Amino acid sequence: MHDPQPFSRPPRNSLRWALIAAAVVVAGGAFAYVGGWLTPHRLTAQRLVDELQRNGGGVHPGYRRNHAKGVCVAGYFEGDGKASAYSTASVFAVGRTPVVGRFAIPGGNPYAPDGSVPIRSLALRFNLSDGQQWRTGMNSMPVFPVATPQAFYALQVAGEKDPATGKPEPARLAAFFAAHPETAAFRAWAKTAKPSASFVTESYFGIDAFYFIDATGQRQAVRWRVVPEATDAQPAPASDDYLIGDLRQRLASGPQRWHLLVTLANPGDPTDDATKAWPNDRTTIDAGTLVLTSEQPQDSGPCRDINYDPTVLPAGIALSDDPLLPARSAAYSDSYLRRTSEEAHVPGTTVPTHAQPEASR
Ligand code: HEM
Repeated sequence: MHDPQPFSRPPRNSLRWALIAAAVVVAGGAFAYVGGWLTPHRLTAQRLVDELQRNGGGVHPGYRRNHAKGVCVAGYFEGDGKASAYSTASVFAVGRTPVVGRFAIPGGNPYAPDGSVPIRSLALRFNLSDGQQWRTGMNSMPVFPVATPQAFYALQVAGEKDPATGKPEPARLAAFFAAHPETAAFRAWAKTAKPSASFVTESYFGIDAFYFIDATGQRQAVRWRVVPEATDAQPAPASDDYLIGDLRQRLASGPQRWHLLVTLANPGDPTDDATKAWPNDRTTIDAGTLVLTSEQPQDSGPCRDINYDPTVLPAGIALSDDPLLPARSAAYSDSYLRRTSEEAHVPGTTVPTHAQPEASR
């Protein structure tokens, strides 16, 4: 008699294949979503960096896609112990922490005149004695123009240069500002800001909020800045390249110093909006002194291969809910991958790996 068994039993092989196929479809869908193929208009790190690249005049191989023109610096941070009550990070204890930093001007063009923008930047990587790191990128203005990555992207689009004039279209920028009243504090700052003659006479602001975490686990919202000891700000010269020469000259006469000031938020002060400064009466701690002792070209110096991702933090410092921070992390990573894959193009930088002596690899 005919055996009905094979037809009444669940078709095991078909089930297995269906499960495998489903897993492949789900994984493929996840890749497609993360890669932005299902949502071509979603803002991604790639789109942000493409736009910065476009505004910088296209690809300049080996250079950062923003803050492209810069110089490496090195030195140390001398903690004075005053911030240790708020953060367990060893960098705040009394003692020295080595630092590798980078001064720069914003924009994606590594050949831009130093006077093309009134903003200067300082990025720092602190190498803590316990092996942890603290990385921060700071700008010389106290507030950011916009609060979200989407608005930052829209600002870049509004600032695209008109090929006829080589400048952004004023009407387009005006329309952006009219639609983004949160830019008011930045615009008020920009109205009087002039390009400085020196990196050394500038204050640099972390702008985004973070949390300090103390030994009991308590969180305190903070913002930090570094304020220079140098007070001899001069009007900027007419030439295109003066910042690095000025830095070299000043360092030749001795180390340059800044104080790391940490402002403590009051309850209710916004931590998710980099366009809003906290009121001036907030408690501020002088956490120690940043001492920069040397500079090196960015093409070959120790800052070249550092990604100053502001989300790289030691225990004792934590991220806030500021939406710019994850967007910065993703965009810096994308820019880093682009530029480090192009380093062979940077003149004078790369010795082919096969030509290096064994010990130096
Ligand atoms: C969504 C907002 C932002 C985006 C998409 C963005 C994007 C970028 C990119 C792509 C780079 C080049 C990174 C590299 O190749 O290593 C860069 C550099 C830099 N950015 Fe931003 N940025 C944003 C917001 C900010 C803010 C709020 C600050 C200041 C607090 C800031 C300060 C800096 C500094 C100092 C550098 C230079 C770092 C260095 O010297 O390596 N950025 N930015």
